[in-house]
Amino acid sequence: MAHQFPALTAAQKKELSEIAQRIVANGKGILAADESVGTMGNRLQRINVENTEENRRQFREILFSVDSSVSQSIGGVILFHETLYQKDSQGKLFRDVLKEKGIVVGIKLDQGTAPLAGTNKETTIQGLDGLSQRCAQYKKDGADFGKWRAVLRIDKQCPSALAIQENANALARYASICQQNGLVPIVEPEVIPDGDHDMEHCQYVTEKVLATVYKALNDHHVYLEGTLLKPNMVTAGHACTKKYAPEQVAMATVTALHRTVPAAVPGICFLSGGMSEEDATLNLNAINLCPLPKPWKLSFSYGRALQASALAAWGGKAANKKATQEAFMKRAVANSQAARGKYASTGSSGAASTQSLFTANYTY
Ligand SMILES: O=P(O)(O)OC[C@@]1(O)O[C@H](CO)[C@@H](O)[C@@H]1O
Repeated sequence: MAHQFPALTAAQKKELSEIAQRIVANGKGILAADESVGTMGNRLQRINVENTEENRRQFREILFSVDSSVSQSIGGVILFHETLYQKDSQGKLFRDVLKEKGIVVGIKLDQGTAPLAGTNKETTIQGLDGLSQRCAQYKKDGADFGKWRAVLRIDKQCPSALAIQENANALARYASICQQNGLVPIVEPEVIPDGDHDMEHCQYVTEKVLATVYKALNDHHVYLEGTLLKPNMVTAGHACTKKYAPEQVAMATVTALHRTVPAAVPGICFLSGGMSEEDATLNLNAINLCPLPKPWKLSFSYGRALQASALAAWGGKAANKKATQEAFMKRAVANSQAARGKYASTGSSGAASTQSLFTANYTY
């Protein structure tokens, strides 16, 4: 049935679906370089580098100035507000450095969590006030997609029906506003890995969360072909004593997605959520080899799992630029292979790539 009050014109829909498809074409994924100033501070502290604007700029310049063949693996980069307006040492805006490589520029739009009173320390996400104006400005300034991360926790009476509903509604409202302004919304309802729950419980919760998110997106008239989903993989809690193989994670993850995510969604780009770089790649590869129907592109939107070895190789020293870029490129290529189910681990990964990147009670 045709809608009496269409939310988007045919031209707007075409633009949105083309942007979404470009980002995940041919095994490409997303580099999530949108760490807020505080989150970047935690990353820099680990390598004993001071959290100054210049140090953040320098690390990002090294990543973004990598050889342009990176665009065969990375289709989009998510930036934090500060980075969108920063320049490389030659005075070129980072957004132009990326665009010249054929990479789509994205922007983090949520403004952090706020407590939901009367719950077991659950949260909602802020940033809806003035969002339309911010989106319009970012579109003018070169962004073509946005990101909004909602956090759901598994614990006693968590996630509550209230937290699931409230976060789904905020995600849908954000997605609708993005699309009105020509930005493809990345919808990120993250069920975080804190806790000792098993994988089966994570699957149950992930299905409930995703089903609620897609009902809300439909209620808000969001055009699914012009969206991307950024979910957690279905894994056991970090403190669970039972360990699961990548094939088990893959089966649980694709089952949950198959039950809840419409086939109209062009791509699903997983977050890495504190997995080691190597685990994030192996799990993505197994997901793409999973023998269930997979009507969407299954790719990555990793922050930590694309940058941990690069950060370690850099150590704040300009002289380490080459090693930093090699480390980043290695993960980008590996994840792009995994997004096509073609990753074969050599078993010779460096120590940094097999180290867990989990931080308890991770705030962003
Ligand atoms: O879980 P990861 O792959 O490290 O990061 C996922 C992510 O959504 O969370 C981070 C904090 O907001 C963002 O930088 C990033 O986009």
